[in-house]
Amino acid sequence: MAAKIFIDGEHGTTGLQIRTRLADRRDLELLSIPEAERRNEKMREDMLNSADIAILCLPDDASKQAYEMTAANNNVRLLDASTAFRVHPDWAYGFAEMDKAQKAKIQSARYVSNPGCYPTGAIGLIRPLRAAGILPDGYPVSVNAVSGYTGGGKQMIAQMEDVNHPEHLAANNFLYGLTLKHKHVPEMQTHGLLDRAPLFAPSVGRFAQGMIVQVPLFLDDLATGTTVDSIHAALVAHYAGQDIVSVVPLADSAKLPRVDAEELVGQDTMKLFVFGTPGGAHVNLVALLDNLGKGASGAAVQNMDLMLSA
Ligand SMILES: NC(=O)C1=CN([C@@H]2O[C@H](COP(=O)(O)OP(=O)(O)OC[C@H]3O[C@@H](n4cnc5c(N)ncnc54)[C@H](OP(=O)(O)O)[C@@H]3O)[C@@H](O)[C@H]2O)C=CC1
Ligand SMILES: CC(=O)N[C@@H](CCC(=O)OP(=O)(O)O)C(=O)O
Repeated sequence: MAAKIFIDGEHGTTGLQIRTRLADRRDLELLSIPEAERRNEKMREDMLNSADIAILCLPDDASKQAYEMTAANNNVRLLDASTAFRVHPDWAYGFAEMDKAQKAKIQSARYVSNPGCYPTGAIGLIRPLRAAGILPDGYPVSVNAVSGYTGGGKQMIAQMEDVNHPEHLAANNFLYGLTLKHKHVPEMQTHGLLDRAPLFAPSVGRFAQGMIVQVPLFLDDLATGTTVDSIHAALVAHYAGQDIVSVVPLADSAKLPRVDAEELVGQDTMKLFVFGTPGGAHVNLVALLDNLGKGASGAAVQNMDLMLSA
């Protein structure tokens, strides 16, 4: 029997991209609410409780409401794209490649939290180095990133694209999160296995989709003997045996003059790079992804498939 899937928030940025990815799937029955009724609580509650898996593509408050609406119904499993439950102990974190045990946790979970776009890059770079003992306790980690403007959802898309919008954003590239209290910091710290909160500096560029996340490191302050090669080898070993997260060979990244934030647009994979000169003092770790691919909707479909494979 086809699994019943309801995307709550299906008319938003993330929801629409999930719906597109699922449109040709014959193994699924997509439950749907007309766009005009998207905030109709009764219809949402009915749909949520009719689904095998409800994918929540909503602001945090509405996700929490959907959780309450389904709490008494053990037949429905939730996959939440918001920030609401990403560090909640009852929720499996939906980044299967971050740890060998994670895939099985997602497969069996009733509640799965889809990672944030920036944390997918940051955790993807940091966690393997913490697990391998390369990144020591107390290291002051910085995460610098640029996102396509779809990362800000319908509101930011309108602000960037509509010159008549009352809060039109005319800048081609801007920093934000300047209080250094971005909502992704707890998620990066928890799943990055960091004992200190990272310093996170995000920015947005005038391109719809795409993302670069950078974690620059000082080799002298890492575990004794750490080199560009040993960091690269640790990442390669960590991501062996799967095809979603790839680590670019050092010989290839050494020849690159630049990294294009839009290179993986439309793809649900992530590429990791290790930049540095042998014998040099620094290394720059870089993750490249589509904020709406592995950073949101692509990851949600991967997680839904894992949940269905249980
Ligand atoms: N865009 C991205 O790159 C990423 C987004 N996310 C997360 O995914 C979630 C959705 O984001 P995104 O798709 O960008 O947001 P959008 O604003 O594009 O879409 C959200 C959708 O949810 C609807 N909605 C809002 N409030 C309610 C409510 N109370 N009840 C029912 N529907 C409601 C909106 O309707 P309306 O039009 O009426 O407001 C809209 O259709 C957020 O939690 C976001 O943080 C996660 C990773 C990346
Ligand atoms: C450009 C932009 O505004 N990006 C969003 C994050 C997008 C994302 O990852 O979504 P979650 O909100 O689900 O974590 C922000 O900084 O709040």
